[in-house]
Amino acid sequence: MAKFMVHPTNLQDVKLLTPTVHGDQRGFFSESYTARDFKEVGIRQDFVQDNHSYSRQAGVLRGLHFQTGEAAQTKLIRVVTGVVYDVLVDLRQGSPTYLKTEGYLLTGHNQRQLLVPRGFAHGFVTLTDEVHFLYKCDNYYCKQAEGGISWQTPELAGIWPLAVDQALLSPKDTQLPTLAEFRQNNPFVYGKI
Ligand SMILES: Cc1cn([C@H]2C[C@H](O)[C@@H](COP(=O)(O)OP(=O)(O)O[C@H]3O[C@H](C)C(=O)[C@H](O)[C@H]3O)O2)c(=O)[nH]c1=O
Repeated sequence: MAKFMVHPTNLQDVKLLTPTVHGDQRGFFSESYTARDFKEVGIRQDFVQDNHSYSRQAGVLRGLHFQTGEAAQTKLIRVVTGVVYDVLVDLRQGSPTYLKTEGYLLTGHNQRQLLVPRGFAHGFVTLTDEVHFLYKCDNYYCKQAEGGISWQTPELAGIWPLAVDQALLSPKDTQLPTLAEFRQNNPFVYGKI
């Protein structure tokens, strides 16, 4: 039995997949991660940190964030409860999808998992209350290497669901620069992402 359904994406190296879910009258069982099977679909990272964020209401918007330089992180994301719209920007100079963006609907029901490679800005907005958002990282948190761009950067105009008009952000995220401002202030860091 195929272990995954693999879905196409328009961003180089970004993977979107649905693991097999074994449903029965009690509910379901799913192997949400196995190194062996994920390697077979090209997800070969050794993950070293699991993260869990909880957002209590719809309209919570986190990001867009990334860690720079040697601290860059690959993230393997899934939503356990609730619905999010997850947005990526390819910041990897030289990538065929450099500066391209795409959004993905991840929900506790569709069980979809999203692999975000190093060098992408990542953010999401919750579309329901009570969202539990879990993700694996292949590098540790490094506050000093944190970077970010504003969810309202012009390159993301039109990508967010229309319902997102009253986003709830952390104070930090309200201060994030646009993509152009970030590139201007971090010419080298930007290139090395
Ligand atoms: C990311 C992180 C944060 N923290 C601490 C730092 C703060 O005291 C607190 C909340 O951090 P922050 O407001 O940055 O959390 P999010 O806004 O959910 O950040 C995440 O949101 C976007 C969507 C991402 O892709 C990143 O993984 C991450 O930046 O947790 C840690 O202790 N370890 C960590 O790995």
